[in-house]
Amino acid sequence: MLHADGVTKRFGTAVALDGLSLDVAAGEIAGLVGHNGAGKSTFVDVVCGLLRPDAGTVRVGGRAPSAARADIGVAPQHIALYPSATAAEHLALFGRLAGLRRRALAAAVAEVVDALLLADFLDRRVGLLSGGQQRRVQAATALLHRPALLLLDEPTAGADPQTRESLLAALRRRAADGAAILYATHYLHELADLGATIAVVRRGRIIARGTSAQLLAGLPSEVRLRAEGADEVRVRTTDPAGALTALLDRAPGTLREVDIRKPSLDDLYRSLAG
Ligand SMILES: Nc1ncnc2c1ncn2[C@@H]1O[C@H](COP(=O)(O)OP(=O)(O)OP(=O)(O)O)[C@@H](O)[C@H]1O
Repeated sequence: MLHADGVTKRFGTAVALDGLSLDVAAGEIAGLVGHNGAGKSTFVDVVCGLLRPDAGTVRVGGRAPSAARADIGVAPQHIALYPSATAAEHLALFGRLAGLRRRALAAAVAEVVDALLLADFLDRRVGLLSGGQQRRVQAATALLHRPALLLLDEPTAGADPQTRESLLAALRRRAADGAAILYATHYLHELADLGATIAVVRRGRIIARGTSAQLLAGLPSEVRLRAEGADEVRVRTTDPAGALTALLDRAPGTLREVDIRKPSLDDLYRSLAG
């Protein structure tokens, strides 16, 4: 659904994207992770057509972003709503801009109001809503017209657990219905919750891409063992069973605690993104 090939974007002498290539299939949730300034937001802006790349190509369902606007839903990193309009007015406006009318518009609005728990503040001006409530409205405007490609740039920054859970659940449903989702975040546990594939960006390039299982394979686990009368032993190893057996053989006294910590997405991030 999304195909990006060799995308380069410079701001003056700063290179924000340096030949970034990435594919996201229909039905896939791809997590875009990387340090501050790695290029995630710039890439999202290029894919939705807000920025024009200096080199490389982006295709959304085979078309240039400018020709695929109706197929794209975007929730930018910074809140981009009209403070003096209500949440309901935003949904009506965004729905109409996407070509929805009457019953189709009402059904689409009802769905996102329900999915993102907007009912309690639908008629309040967005400028008076809390940051988390504004994020929910923004995500709703992205989801409303059931786009084939969803671009979400840190949509849960500062969100409470209920907001986060409702958004993640809505995204899982959309992916199950066939949407391709690009999800930029620093919250790696959300990507695990979403069953997302991972793309790690560093200095404007993808440096690792795959399922979390693929990317975690080969990273060491940590084996920890504590026996009576001895100091705790910690070993980092790609063969935790073998290491544990060897440690148990050598353990001097009664065993008190044994723990194997498998590698996490945080370990992956630390090993790659530094
Ligand atoms: N409009 C701009 N003008 C100049 N430089 C820019 C502009 N937008 C982004 N940059 C630079 O491009 C690089 C990539 O920024 P970008 O916002 O894409 O990173 P990011 O990965 O989204 O970071 P974060 O995690 O902090 O949101 C940074 O060095 C940033 O300073």
